[in-house]
Amino acid sequence: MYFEVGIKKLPGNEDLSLPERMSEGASGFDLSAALRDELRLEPGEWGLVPTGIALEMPTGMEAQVRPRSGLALKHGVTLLNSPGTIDADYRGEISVILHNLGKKPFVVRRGERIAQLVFQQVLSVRLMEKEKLSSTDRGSGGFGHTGK
Ligand SMILES: O=c1ccn([C@H]2C[C@H](O)[C@@H](COP(=O)(O)OP(=O)(O)OP(=O)(O)O)O2)c(=O)[nH]1
Repeated sequence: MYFEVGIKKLPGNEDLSLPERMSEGASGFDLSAALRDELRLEPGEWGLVPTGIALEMPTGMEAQVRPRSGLALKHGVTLLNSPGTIDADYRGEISVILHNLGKKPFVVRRGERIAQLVFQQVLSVRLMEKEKLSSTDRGSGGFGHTGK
């Protein structure tokens, strides 16, 4: 079963390919950098990288921007706010905050695959304020409460 999601290449990005799944079973659609000039990220530095696309998702869906494991392993490059949340009603350009956690400068070039987009269902929730919450075995124990 497929959900339809509208996608628009933003002006000046006709040369870039649309986000693509690199295999039949891949969860993520790879996003390309739509930078005019290359962007150099020094160790520890982060920067906003545009992708040249905007989406039209149906209500009840979100997209997450997630890091690519190859960039993380080879270069220590990840997303600062991973996973970034793309709301169903957002019509602006999808951008990603690349973070260089590596020891060497990392240069991002136009067209380079820098992150991936994963679509998710979002539950409709109405928050109900209560005086007392139901009791459970765990209660308020957390953050390592059950041991190592
Ligand atoms: O990595 C990201 C994260 C967000 N966005 C876009 C889509 C999203 O729908 C919008 C707002 O994101 P978010 O809710 O995370 O940002 P905020 O800091 O809470 O800002 P806002 O007040 O605009 O919601 O920005 C991106 O393009 N990339």
